[in-house]
Amino acid sequence: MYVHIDTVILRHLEMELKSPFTTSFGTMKTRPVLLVEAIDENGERGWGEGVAFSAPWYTEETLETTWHMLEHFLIPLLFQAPIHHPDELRTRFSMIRRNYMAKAALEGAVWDVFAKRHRMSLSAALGGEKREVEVGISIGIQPITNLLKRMEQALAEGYRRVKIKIKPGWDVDVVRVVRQHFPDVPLMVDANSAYSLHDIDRLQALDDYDLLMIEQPLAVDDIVDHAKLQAKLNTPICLDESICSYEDAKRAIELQSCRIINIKIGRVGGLTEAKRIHDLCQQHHIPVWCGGMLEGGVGRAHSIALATLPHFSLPSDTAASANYWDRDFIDPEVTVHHGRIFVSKQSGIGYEVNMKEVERRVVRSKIYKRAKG
Ligand SMILES: O=C(O)CCC(=O)c1ccccc1C(=O)O
Ligand SMILES: [Mg+2]
Repeated sequence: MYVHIDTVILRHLEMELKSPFTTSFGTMKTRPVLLVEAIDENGERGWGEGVAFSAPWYTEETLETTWHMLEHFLIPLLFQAPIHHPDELRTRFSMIRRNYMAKAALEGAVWDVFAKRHRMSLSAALGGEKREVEVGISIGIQPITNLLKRMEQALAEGYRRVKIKIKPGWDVDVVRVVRQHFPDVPLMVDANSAYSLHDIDRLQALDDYDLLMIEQPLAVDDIVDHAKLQAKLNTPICLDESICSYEDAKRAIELQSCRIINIKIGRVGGLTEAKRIHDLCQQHHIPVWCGGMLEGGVGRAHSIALATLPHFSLPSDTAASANYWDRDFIDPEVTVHHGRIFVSKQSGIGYEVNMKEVERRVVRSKIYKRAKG
């Protein structure tokens, strides 16, 4: 069975976050979403989500660059020929350098079409086995009393572990207070590249607080420095921004730059590459977990499906829709029970896109059609 995509519709949505999210880089109040709808010649519809932000702080991509790459390069490449399996897109898109979030957005929509055509859930199409996935919560930088209240609330809602964001000057003291209040909570920190090797004393001081891991302490291209740092830390380093491909993961494992890898579909260019990194980490006994990008419902659904692969062994950063939005644009919304999300058995991503909720947030849209002849 072949999938030939005829039509792609891009929509830029502006989503208001329930509460601002602050990282070492800055504060976000709204989140742009690039929603990708792909329709094949049988009228089957699939959905993908671009996860780039409006500014290039996390990686070099932005919503505007992903739209540009999709319009001028990736959609034309997709229209060129039908596919037998979505894994083929990795090779087809490889002539375009990097631009991983743009590739992942379109590839994700094709995976959804493919799974629906085969009457399979996306999880099953990927080779996933789990029927539920464990989730944690990521809490942004905020005044300490708010942070403690937010943690209390998240733990009462059942989240399995808490991640707090750190930056120089907002690290050891905060972790100490958090540990005093929550001595036994599975806890980790994420620096989003805010440190350098000069800060090694501060980072070593975190070893006293029984953290599950320190996520991305150093710069995105500091794979060698991360290895030097890991050799001097007891706490495992988890890489996020540094890992954009299978090759990056291979190098990080070889150099012992980390002991854990956070996999995000958008950051690595799609589900196929995410699976390859998962398999590599499994072979090397490197634990993996599914990261989050404050996604809307479609991106969240893809992450949930990915996290059903067998080697995802730590809680994902895919909290409930209600953690982010007053109303997500999928039905049903994603809910968390006792720290778990039950995986939909319906075909494709397993959630319906609610067009009314989409339309009220659309700021721009464009239809692309394959030329036939
Ligand atoms: O709840 C989520 O989606 C994860 C939040 C998070 O930590 C994050 C959000 C936006 C960009 C980067 C990161 C990160 O994991 O570094
Ligand atoms: Mg991170």
